[in-house]
Amino acid sequence: MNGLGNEILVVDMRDGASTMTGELARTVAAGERTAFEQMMVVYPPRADGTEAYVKIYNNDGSVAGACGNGTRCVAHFLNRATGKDRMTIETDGGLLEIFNAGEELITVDMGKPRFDWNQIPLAEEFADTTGIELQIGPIDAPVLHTPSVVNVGNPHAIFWVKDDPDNYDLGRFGPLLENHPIFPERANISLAQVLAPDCIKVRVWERGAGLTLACGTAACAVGVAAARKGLTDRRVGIQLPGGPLEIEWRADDHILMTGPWTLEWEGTLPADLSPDRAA
Ligand SMILES: N[C@@H](CCC[C@H](N)C(=O)O)C(=O)O
Repeated sequence: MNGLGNEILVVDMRDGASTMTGELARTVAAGERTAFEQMMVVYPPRADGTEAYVKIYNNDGSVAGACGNGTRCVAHFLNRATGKDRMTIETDGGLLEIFNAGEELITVDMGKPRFDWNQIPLAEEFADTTGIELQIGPIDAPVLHTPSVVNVGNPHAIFWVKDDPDNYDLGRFGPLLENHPIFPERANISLAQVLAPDCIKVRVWERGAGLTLACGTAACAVGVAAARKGLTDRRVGIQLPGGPLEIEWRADDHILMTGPWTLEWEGTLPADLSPDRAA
C-alpha cells in the first residue's frame, strides 16, 4: 500500500502463527517487489478493546513506535477484514483510534504530543523544546541549528525555514541530523516553511528510511510544533511532496490526522525468509 507515496507493506500475521524480526524485515525490504519504507505487521490483539497489535519496522530493520501513513493503510486493511468503521489498534507508541472519514479518507487520533526533553528523548536537558540550540559542524546553513523537537509516538526535529524546503539538500544533511548525538534514539528530520496560518510546506528525512514523499507523524509533529510556537492555527494543511494531510491539534491535546490510503497489490510472502534469500 502507500500513504501519499510513503511505501507501506502491511503484513497480516493475525493468525499468530509467525513472528517478524528486524532482520527478516530488512530481507523483505531488499526484495525488488516488496521494497518498503515501513512494514506494518498486524498481530492478534494483546489488549482488551483493541482490534490488533501492530509492530512497525523501518526498512533498515529498526523498530518505530508510530507511523501515521502506515496506520491509515492498516485501518483500511482492518476495515475491509472486519467491516468496522471505527476501531482501536495498539502500537509500541500507544493506543490509536481510527475512524473512517469517507471518500477513501481515514482519520487517526494519534494521541497526545510529548514535549519534555527526556520524552523526545534528548541526550541533555533543555527547558524549552520549542527551539533547542544544536552544534552542527559540517552544516553551513544557519537556520539548521535551532529545531523544535517533539515526540508523537516517535522522535521528531523540525527545522523552520523561510524559503522553499526544496532549496535544501536534505539528502546530504538528513543523515547527519538524524544521527546527531543529541538524539540518543535518532530522530526524524523535517524542514518546514509556514506558507499561511493554515498551511505549511514540509520535506522529511525519516529515521531508518531516508528521504520520503510523505510522513504522517512528521505532519503531526510539524502541526503541533507550529501551533505551539504561535506560527499557525491548531488546524493546518501540511503539504508534503506526495500530497496533503490535514492535522488538527484539538483542545483536549489529541492530534487528529486525516488523509488517504492506496492499495497497490496483494500477495503472499515466501515461507522461507532467511536473510540470505532475496524476498
Ligand atoms: N512514515 C512514517 C514514520 C515512520 C517511522 C519513522 N521512520 C521512525 O523511525 O520514527 C509516518 O508516516 O509517520
